[in-house]
Amino acid sequence: MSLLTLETLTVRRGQCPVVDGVSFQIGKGELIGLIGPNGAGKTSLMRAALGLLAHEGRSSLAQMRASERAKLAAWMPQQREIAWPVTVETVVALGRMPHRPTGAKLSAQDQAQVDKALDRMGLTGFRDRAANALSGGEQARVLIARALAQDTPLLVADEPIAGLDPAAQIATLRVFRDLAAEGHTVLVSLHDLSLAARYCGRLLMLDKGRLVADGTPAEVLTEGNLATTFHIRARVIDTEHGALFQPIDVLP
Ligand SMILES: Nc1ncnc2c1ncn2[C@@H]1O[C@H](COP(=O)(O)OP(=O)(O)OP(=O)(O)O)[C@@H](O)[C@H]1O
Repeated sequence: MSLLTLETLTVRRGQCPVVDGVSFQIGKGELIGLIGPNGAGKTSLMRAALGLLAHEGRSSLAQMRASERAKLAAWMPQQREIAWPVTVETVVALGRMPHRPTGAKLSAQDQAQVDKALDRMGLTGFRDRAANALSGGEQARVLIARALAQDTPLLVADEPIAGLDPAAQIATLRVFRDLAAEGHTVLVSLHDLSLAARYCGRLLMLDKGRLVADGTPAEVLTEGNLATTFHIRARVIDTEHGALFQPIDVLP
């Protein structure tokens, strides 16, 4: 069953296509990394796929009513500053809004999902802290927890591990991998190609708005693709801990 189908999705900024005729399908239980250099169109692609940005072509999610879409897909945008002086638990509980009538109190099931999300992101001890008084990395984890609490079949996250320390980056990707093993699907944009190679079962590589590779990390992170798209010389080394990605040089 497809959770998201894109057919020749195109986003224009002025006359220029920043997402250019992208088609793919996403099924259940996948952890998919969306990779590409700065400006490749990753954010634009995700926002258009969710119906948050005007586009041509078709996205199965963009066609849905917002209230229905919120039960199917959670979105974690790149901007992650929490401005409101409310508790961490209150922010995470916002993830339950699509599941309950306006103004209704949290049900026991809602509370269980909030608790599980806090636990998964290592935030149980932060539950009563003011969210706006946390560090940038802590706020990012709170917003990931809010998306987890939404408990949707699909989670779309734009650079969720940017600004996290190495332990929190790995812990977050493990949470995403566990979600995929439980049958959820996670589409996540990443700049860390090493972590992308280790944790994602599938990578989508964007270059100047076009989908230039779609496959396993070994199929996508080839010398040729890395040179053409990222303009780097790099090696992917197989180790007992999984694939390690080592950039070596910038190509002229
Ligand atoms: N509001 C905007 N107006 C005009 N052009 C825009 C706008 N937002 C993005 N763009 C352009 O669209 C292109 C794709 O941007 P996008 O943010 O989707 O890339 P990205 O792959 O997510 O980049 P990064 O890795 O730097 O976050 C870029 O060339 C960018 O300059």
